[in-house]
Amino acid sequence: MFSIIINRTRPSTRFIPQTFTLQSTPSRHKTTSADPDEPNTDPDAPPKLFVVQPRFRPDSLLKIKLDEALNLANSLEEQRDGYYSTQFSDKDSPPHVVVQNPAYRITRADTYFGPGTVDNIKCHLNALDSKGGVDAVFVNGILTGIQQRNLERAWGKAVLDRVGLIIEIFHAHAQTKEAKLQAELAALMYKRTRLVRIRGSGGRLTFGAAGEAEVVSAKGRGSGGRGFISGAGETELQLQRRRIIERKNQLMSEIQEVRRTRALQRASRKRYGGTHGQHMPTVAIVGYTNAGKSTLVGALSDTHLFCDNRMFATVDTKVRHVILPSGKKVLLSDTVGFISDLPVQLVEAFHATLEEVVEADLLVHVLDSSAPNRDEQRESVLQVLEQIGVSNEKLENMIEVWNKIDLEEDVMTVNEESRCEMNEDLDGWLSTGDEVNWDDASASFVGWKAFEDQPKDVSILSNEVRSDLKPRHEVNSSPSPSPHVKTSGITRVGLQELLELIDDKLKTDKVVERSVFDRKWRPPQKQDTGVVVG
Ligand SMILES: Nc1nc2c(ncn2[C@@H]2O[C@H](COP(=O)(O)OP(=O)(O)OP(=O)(O)O)[C@@H](O)[C@H]2O)c(=O)[nH]1
Ligand SMILES: [Mg+2]
Repeated sequence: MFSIIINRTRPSTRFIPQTFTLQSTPSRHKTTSADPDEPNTDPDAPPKLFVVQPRFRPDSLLKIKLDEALNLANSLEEQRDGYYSTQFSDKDSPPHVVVQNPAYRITRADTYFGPGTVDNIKCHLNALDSKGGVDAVFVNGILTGIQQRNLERAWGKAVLDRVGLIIEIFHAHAQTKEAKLQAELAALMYKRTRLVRIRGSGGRLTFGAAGEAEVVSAKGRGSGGRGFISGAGETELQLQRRRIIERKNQLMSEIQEVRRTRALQRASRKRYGGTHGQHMPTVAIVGYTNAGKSTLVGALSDTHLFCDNRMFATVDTKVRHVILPSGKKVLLSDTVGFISDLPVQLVEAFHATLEEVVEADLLVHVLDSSAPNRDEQRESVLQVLEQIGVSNEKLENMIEVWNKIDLEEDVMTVNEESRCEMNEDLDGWLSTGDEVNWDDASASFVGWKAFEDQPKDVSILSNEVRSDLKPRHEVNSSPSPSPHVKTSGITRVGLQELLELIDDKLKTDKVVERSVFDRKWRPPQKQDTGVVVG
């Protein structure tokens, strides 16, 4: 999708950013080596990213954000013949730098970061160039098209923001036709927001450093379907837009077909899989990426599902049969994981996949109990569930599972830790209604660069940063809900309990809404007004 491996011998399957064409990196490296300084000439090697992490406070939160960013950067890798070339655990941490967070100041419209930070990052990139260089810079924030283009120019590298990288990972990990179509659609919608006019050679307004007007497609240059010849008088911007719309329409109709087939399969699974004339209930396993959903579904159903420490290891839905303690047969559906700031383009494009969740009779929310930001992860998942249209009734009925219980050793959540740090550092100068005294604040946070020139007006801070600054009683106000059951997909602790709980939930009479496709599938019958599960 992006031109981060454009100079390689095999044609790239990635999007070409319209604003930047990557210069050849001298002496590429062979990537099977885990050494980041080793030369890499393999055209299929995963791209090497330099991670730029804006600073967060407290330090515990920064560590979480940085870990996630490094994990995301290492997760971008395409499978070859069904395998990744590198074991995730063998991968080194990508090169990275923590910089001032523009959200704590007024974000610059042109370059996102201030000029000092931009130069600082350029110095890091120059230093890395002497060791073989990197393919692209990953900024763990959300950039506008203009900011992305200006940063690419300043650093001489392709730039990916959080949304762009997550979309790239989905695209790289997609295995089925459905997932590939949806990932391409998401990338296309993202690309549409990045169309930026720049002055090319000869001073004319154009796209791309070389002035090329490319068709945007995950299948590579010039594969964007019909409409290659631009209409008379059509500007390059219009041409780009037209090609995107054409490809989008084509993808949408293919996805619509997939969606229809999926709905029919779902209906038939339910109708014919059950016992005593009842339909077979579906239980969707949802949760933050890497929470252990696939491992848990595999363990519950005694089948193998691909599990990996890479983020978004699963981007397709897999369904498995399970027999509950009561003897009832149910379908467990393992699906794509969520993340904070999940790109809206992905949520829209993956509508067909996410419909499995909306249509499920029961939801099981799997949380990584060892994650220090467990509460934040819970919130992110609930937000996405609401966004995709899961009913309140289903949310209330949802089972919350704390997984990876084998790893839980007095984990202090970030909320607890930040409370402690904030209580220590903010005591005395931050209370309800008080104005923040930034001079005192910076004095309290010795060595905290991001605090050196904070704005005096808290209202200009982003929501995320403002919530960081909540007075103590507000930070304490939302105690962590307790789980319904604690499990480990590895040691199999809690699995029986979880199955019993699912059994119980499905026994209670619930009217389950049927999909449009269900209604179309057969002539209307009396029971179509509502189906009793259990
Ligand atoms: N220690 C421990 N590790 C686990 C457990 N469950 C999963 N893991 C590990 O956590 C990593 C992620 O597991 P997955 O099952 O792929 O997680 P997922 O939620 O399906 O992730 P995505 O598909 O990327 O959303 C893998 O390396 C698993 O081996 C558990 O209960 N305990
Ligand atoms: Mg998975």
